[in-house]
Amino acid sequence: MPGFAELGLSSWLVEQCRQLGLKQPTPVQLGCIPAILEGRDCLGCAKTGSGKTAAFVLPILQKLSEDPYGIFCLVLTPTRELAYQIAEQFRVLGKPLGLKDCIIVGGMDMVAQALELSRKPHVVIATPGRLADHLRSSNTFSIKKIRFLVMDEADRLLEQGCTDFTMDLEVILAAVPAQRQTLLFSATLTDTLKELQGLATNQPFFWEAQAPVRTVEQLDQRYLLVPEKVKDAYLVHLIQNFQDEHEDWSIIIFTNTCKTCQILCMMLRKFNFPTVALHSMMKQKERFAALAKFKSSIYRILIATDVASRGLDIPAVQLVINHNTPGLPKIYIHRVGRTARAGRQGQAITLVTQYDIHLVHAIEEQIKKKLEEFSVEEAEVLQILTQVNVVRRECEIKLEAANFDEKKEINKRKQLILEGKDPDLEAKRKAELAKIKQKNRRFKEQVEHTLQRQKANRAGQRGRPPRARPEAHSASAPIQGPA
Ligand SMILES: Nc1ncnc2c1ncn2[C@@H]1O[C@H](COP(=O)(O)OP(=O)(O)OP(=O)(O)O)[C@@H](O)[C@H]1O
Repeated sequence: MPGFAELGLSSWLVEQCRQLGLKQPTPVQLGCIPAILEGRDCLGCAKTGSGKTAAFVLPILQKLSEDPYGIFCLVLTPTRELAYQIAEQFRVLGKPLGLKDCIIVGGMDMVAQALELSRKPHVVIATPGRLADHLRSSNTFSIKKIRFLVMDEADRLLEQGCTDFTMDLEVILAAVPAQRQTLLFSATLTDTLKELQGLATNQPFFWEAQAPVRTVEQLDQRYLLVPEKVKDAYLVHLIQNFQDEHEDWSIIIFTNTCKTCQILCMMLRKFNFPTVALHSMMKQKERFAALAKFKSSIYRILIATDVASRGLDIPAVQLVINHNTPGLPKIYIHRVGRTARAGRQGQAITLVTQYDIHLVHAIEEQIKKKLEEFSVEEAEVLQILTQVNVVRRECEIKLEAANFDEKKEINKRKQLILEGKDPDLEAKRKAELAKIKQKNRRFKEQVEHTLQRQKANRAGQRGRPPRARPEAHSASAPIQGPA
């Protein structure tokens, strides 16, 4: 099997890999590094924890060492924590170069960031919102001459989820040169391939790991069917058992909202589980501190929203619990990918209520694997049920007293003002966008319905004896396009 040197990397980089314990390239590195070194655009799709970051960091560092200048490379990523993690890989692998990097993410001081940008760092690692803000408001730096544009978790950057990056990406893409190398990576690229191909047009090289299952083999994937009302008792039971059975243990629990995340964190602490929360309602400094404490095993449980579902590389995590069944298989793939990374073993348990069974089927269909049932002693869960419910209610009351919902609304408005946007106008814009989306959806349904009717009509006509005089027009209703 070829080593890093055979991929065309310089000896100093091979030595850096060796020092970091990277002995052999992983398949995604084997596939992508030579193509990137050749100067081609690259779309890399490989399972979670398979070393995609080094697959782009290594060839970029090599090219940078041949022609060093700033700003040489721009990396875009959907979350702030991920930006710091990628920067660290650049720093560690690029140490002999004296690499200067700069992290541009929301929630941090904008003036200090502007100053750093003006000092021409070699690599800028950014979340789209904050970088676009800098581009809109400052002319003290330029990304017009970058050689590399990387979009990590590229499908997430392009999708219009709860954080919509579209407008910010437009600003950024207008500011980068057309002549550049574009590198797009994710464990779930394939769904957005068409949109992504438009970004990578320079002899694009598409690399996808061929595997019958889309999650890693070392991951034991289970589901636990629980009635909605007793979910938390099951959660406490699962954690207690895991703690009893393992000496060194580390768990990530995913929840669907910031509020549930906060309440569950308070609740688990009442049961003396060393828990920290990570969600977007926390101040950025608190987010970093929480992650640092979890990474250093001061806290054994990280309870998080999907802000932590992509990219985070914390090797010690042995168990992922989905407190809610993810609505999209893609989210499931990224969440459970926080364990069983780089060849290690791991387990994922998804709590499934009676309302979520169809979601599990969708997940199984996507990952091409059946989840197995996780069995628990129900009698043991029943013993703690009342206590758990009482504690949860206490935590809810405490959180309500702290005006969590109001704070959330105020935070949102503050954030918009900081971004130079008018909160009321933004609300209006969002409502209009939702209307357009709904109209488009209705239009699509109408088209599909009409096509189906036409198909049925044609099939019916084929079965009937020929008419004396064929109809001159279709019987279907005319389609009206969306406004
Ligand atoms: N060649 C290698 N040999 C051994 N370990 C490696 C190698 N390359 C990367 N790793 C390690 O594998 C782990 C996962 O890598 P990385 O975070 O890049 O995964 P990823 O594919 O980007 O995952 P995700 O899709 O979750 O973002 C890291 O701890 C990294 O140091």
